Amino acid sequence: MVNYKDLGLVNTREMFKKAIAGQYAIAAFNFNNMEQMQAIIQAAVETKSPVILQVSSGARKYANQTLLRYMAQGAVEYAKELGCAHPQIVLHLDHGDSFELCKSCIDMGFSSVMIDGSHFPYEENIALTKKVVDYAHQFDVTVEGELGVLAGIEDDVKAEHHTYTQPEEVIDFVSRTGVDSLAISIGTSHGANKFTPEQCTRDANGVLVPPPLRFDILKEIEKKIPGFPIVLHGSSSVPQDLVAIINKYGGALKDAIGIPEDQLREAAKSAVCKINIDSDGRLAMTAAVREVMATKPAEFDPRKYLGPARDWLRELYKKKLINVLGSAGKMEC
Ligand SMILES: O=C(CO)COP(=O)(O)O
Ligand SMILES: O=C[C@H](O)COP(=O)(O)O
Ligand SMILES: [Zn+2]
Ligand SMILES: [Zn+2]
Repeated sequence: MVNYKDLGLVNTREMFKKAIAGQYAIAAFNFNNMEQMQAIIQAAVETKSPVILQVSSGARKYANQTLLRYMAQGAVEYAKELGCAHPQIVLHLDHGDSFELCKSCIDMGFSSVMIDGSHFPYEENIALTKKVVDYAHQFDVTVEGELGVLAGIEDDVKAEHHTYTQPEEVIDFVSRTGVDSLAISIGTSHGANKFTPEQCTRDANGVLVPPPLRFDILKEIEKKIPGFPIVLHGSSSVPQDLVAIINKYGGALKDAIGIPEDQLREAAKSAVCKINIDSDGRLAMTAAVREVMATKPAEFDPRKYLGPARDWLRELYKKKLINVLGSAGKMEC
């Protein structure tokens, strides 16, 4: 049994309180390996942004949860080495799907967990979420719950139908479960193909414009639970320059469309205080690796392509922290 406080990590409570008051959002970036972790911490320290390191169950399978936890512990020391004496770093379980998984993460030093019961009937979602909250709060670990189902790939399952969060359910859900934050569904979705071209319109330059997020639902939710921390999953913007580089060097990404950054900027100013981004990082790393492979075919040292991948990732994350999330300068190092 390890408590996150002994690892120098923090939970999300104070972070979210400040983010809502300051009208910005905290980035939650997924990591599965050392280069991703380094890029996240470099971007966070260089912009002085508090940050959430997210581990999915897929990441646990890929990299081993013990290694990931030690990497997060190392991330705190790494941030200090990079010049931030008091880093604010959360280690968060992304899309936990069972009490056992959440407990296992809490017991090994995670400071925050998500229990995603949104795919279960409402009362089952409440019961499961409350069970996780009751356990987590004994150790001051914060819990994210979810109401509403996102479209796209989630938890290795392709959800054919999405359901927007129903504002009339949120007071009951939040009060009966005791969750610390709530993930909602207002039109975002996971992956790099969030909308089909048929769902989009075209602007004057012929660029596809996806349907806007349902800010009306967000406002209704905010009215019901004022000041309560809201989370947006599926918030990659799918930068078209990265998609073009990938496809130029042999990739085959078709109809890759994300959430426009101006909408995320608007969301960050509301009670949305955690924005999840994974796919954009995957695109940045893939673009860098493809470019190196294509332009330097004699290269066979992994550091020569994973290094640039890490650099591209850091630059992408810095831009997001500064220009989209608005969290730059909010970590008092
Ligand atoms: O929500 C996410 C992780 O939980 C990531 O969303 P993206 O696929 O849009 O990056
Ligand atoms: O929500 C999904 C995240 O992008 C994590 O993806 P993953 O389950 O493939 O690790
Ligand atoms: Zn879900
Ligand atoms: Zn998600």
